[in-house]
Amino acid sequence: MSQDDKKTAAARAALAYVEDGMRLGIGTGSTAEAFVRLLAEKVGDGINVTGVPTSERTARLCVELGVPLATLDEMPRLDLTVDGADEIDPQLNLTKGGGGALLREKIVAHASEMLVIIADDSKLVPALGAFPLPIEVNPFGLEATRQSIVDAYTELGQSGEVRLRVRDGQPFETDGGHLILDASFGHISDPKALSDALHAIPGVVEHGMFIGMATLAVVAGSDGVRTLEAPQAQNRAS
Ligand SMILES: O=C[C@H](O)[C@H](O)[C@H](O)COP(=O)(O)O
Repeated sequence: MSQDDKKTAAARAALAYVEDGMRLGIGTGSTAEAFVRLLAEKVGDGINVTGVPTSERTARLCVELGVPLATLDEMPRLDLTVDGADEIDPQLNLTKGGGGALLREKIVAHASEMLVIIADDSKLVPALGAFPLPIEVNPFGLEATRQSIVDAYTELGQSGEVRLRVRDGQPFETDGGHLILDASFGHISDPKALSDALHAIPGVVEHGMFIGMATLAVVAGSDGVRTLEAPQAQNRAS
């Protein structure tokens, strides 16, 4: 089974959580796009849902495929968000932001009663950190913020590097007009401590660790689709 087939299998399995009348957060990335395509088929079959997209890219695909959309301001509480991830640890803590959408993804997930993550099994890891952590930052004082991030890791006993994300020779700009710093420091031993340290840096807008936010992960491998449950999911709207 190809990786794309696994993504589609996970996306298809997650459709089971979508019910008529739901207010849906809709994630970003290749796996989330597989979900949008399947969701659009259900909309075509008559299911009534309204989506809040987590990126301009996802919004464009939804519009193209006829998935009804609202803004988060119009619909500030959501029943369910379905999104992808770059890493999933055994507690269902996540690394997200490989596509640069982490801030809107986190805002939408936080407004959702349930967060269902869809992924192929290559995303399962024993601990977060092999994938560089995307950190969304304000452009002002970029170098000062970069150095503060290095200091935060150093104080936690980790060494590595922080690089500005570049696309087509230009700094990558998020939908919110921010920049992304990718932090490569290896396995994160204490995600909560790192999260607190990063949030204490004024230039950091948000980071891509989603700690205790996922309700379920629907993970596809060659042997089929598994549903993993979070020990306890927090930080969600009710
Ligand atoms: O910013 C992007 C998101 O966090 C994606 O959900 C994440 O990077 C996973 O993307 P993909 O499904 O393409 O691997």
